[in-house]
Amino acid sequence: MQRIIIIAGPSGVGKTTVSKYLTEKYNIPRVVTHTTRPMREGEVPGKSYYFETDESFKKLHFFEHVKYGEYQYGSSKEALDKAWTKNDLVSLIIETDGVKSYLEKLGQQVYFIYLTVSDFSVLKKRLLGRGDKVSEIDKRLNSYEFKRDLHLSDELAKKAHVLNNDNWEEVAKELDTIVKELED
Ligand SMILES: Nc1ncnc2c1ncn2[C@@H]1O[C@H](COP(=O)(O)OP(=O)(O)OP(=O)(O)O)[C@@H](O)[C@H]1O
Ligand SMILES: Nc1nc2c(ncn2[C@@H]2O[C@H](COP(=O)(O)O)[C@@H](O)[C@H]2O)c(=O)[nH]1
Repeated sequence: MQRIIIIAGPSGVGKTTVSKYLTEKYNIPRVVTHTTRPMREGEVPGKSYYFETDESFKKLHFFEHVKYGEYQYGSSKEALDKAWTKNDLVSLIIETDGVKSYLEKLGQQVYFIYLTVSDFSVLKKRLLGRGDKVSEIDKRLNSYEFKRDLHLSDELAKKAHVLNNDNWEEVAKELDTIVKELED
């Protein structure tokens, strides 16, 4: 069965780190999504995101799309199908409203991982350590979407596999178990 590991959680919690691990260790491709936000240092167009203008974003046909802070983000069924041509198991990083759309449309094909940390103050430190601009971090941490994604709604909590990413080595072990279960 074709399946999708959806990774959500607040900014800086480690979603991209998880997705990279799955790609590098298990050849699980990530579904590339579209955004109008500026590229960060180290990001690669077409790999990290498809970077769009407001005009080009409007012309795309999305499976789901959202506004997060001041920018637009969206994912397409075409990108999902493209990733599924590479592997029956793929990953996708989205915020929690997008998770609801995928759960409604793809049901049992979705394995939903929600990442969290015990102390939210580490998130700012991680974003600073990643090299994000301080002004961008402050905008992000004050956004409605960031605050919302610090916790799961009751509805999503029923569907989530919650991983605590205080310690990367422990998360990596949990991911190994999850992949084994999904690939069997
Ligand atoms: N367990 C961990 N301990 C310490 N640092 C970590 C851990 N996991 C990830 N990091 C680091 O934290 C930073 C943020 O991680 P990452 O980019 O994966 O977060 P994200 O959830 O994808 O954030 P965003 O939503 O803002 O893109 C990176 O520099 C990453 O290397
Ligand atoms: N619903 C969707 N959310 C998306 C998509 N692509 C990314 N995201 C989420 O947006 C925020 C901000 O991302 P960042 O790269 O600027 O830190 C984050 O929670 C992503 O998971 C998408 O296509 N749909």
